[in-house]
Amino acid sequence: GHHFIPFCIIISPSVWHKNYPVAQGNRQSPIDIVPHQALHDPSLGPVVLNYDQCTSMNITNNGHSVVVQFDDSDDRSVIQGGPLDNPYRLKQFHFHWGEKGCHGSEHTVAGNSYASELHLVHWNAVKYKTFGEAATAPDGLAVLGIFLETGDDHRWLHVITDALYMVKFKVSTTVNCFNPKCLLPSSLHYWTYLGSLTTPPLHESVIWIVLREPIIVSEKQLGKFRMLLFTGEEEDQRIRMENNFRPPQPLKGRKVRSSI
Ligand SMILES: O=C1NC(=O)[C@@H](c2ccccc2)S1
Ligand SMILES: [Zn+2]
Repeated sequence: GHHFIPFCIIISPSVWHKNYPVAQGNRQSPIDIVPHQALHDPSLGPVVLNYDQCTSMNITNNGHSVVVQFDDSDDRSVIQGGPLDNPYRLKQFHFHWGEKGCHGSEHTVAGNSYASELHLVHWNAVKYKTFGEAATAPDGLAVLGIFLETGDDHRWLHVITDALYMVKFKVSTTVNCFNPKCLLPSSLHYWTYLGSLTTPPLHESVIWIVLREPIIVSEKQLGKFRMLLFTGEEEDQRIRMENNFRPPQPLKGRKVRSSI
């Protein structure tokens, strides 16, 4: 009879080290951030986000998350300052979430996780020619992490969550001028540490900047992420996209600095 080989085989984080030994490396992400053990570093200036021009292109369900991609052919959308020595170009943002309210973020704060975590992924185009090259360099990427907590509706997240039905399966659709500045909390106080990609290939190439203040989104808005599928339309199995987060990894002596 028909034996469909599922296109979508979900590999659990606990076995990633078999194909990616760096999974057990010395600067893996995410981590549990313990605020009172973080080192306040007065030399850490504010993080500056220049996202003022509209460079968003499309929204894609890539089988792991939902990603909004940006035109990174020039420096129109960059992050700089804080722990960064150069401006880093915005490449994409995406989310991680769970199957129910209290779990879903990748970083945790004093052992507590949030419902979801937004990652704005940037790369060092001053030192490297492509994102791919930067993704393998120790100072190649800068990811801004923002926690999502459930409460009232987030008035701007609607632009994303109302488009999710169009990318239920692994597909892509255009998104007009979306400025991710509207997804920032009021305070840009942050923790920063040296870490890695949180999905394979887990390269140890990320300067992490995690904002302390979460943004508030409604359970209804979060629920729309959970109706996305890991699987494509052509597959007969329908596997809901949820719990696409890696659990915290050992600190291995790293110092977390805080701007606070
Ligand atoms: O912060 C991260 N979240 C992810 O899903 C990882 C990733 C991997 C490749 C490209 C962009 C991001 S790194
Ligand atoms: Zn991520």
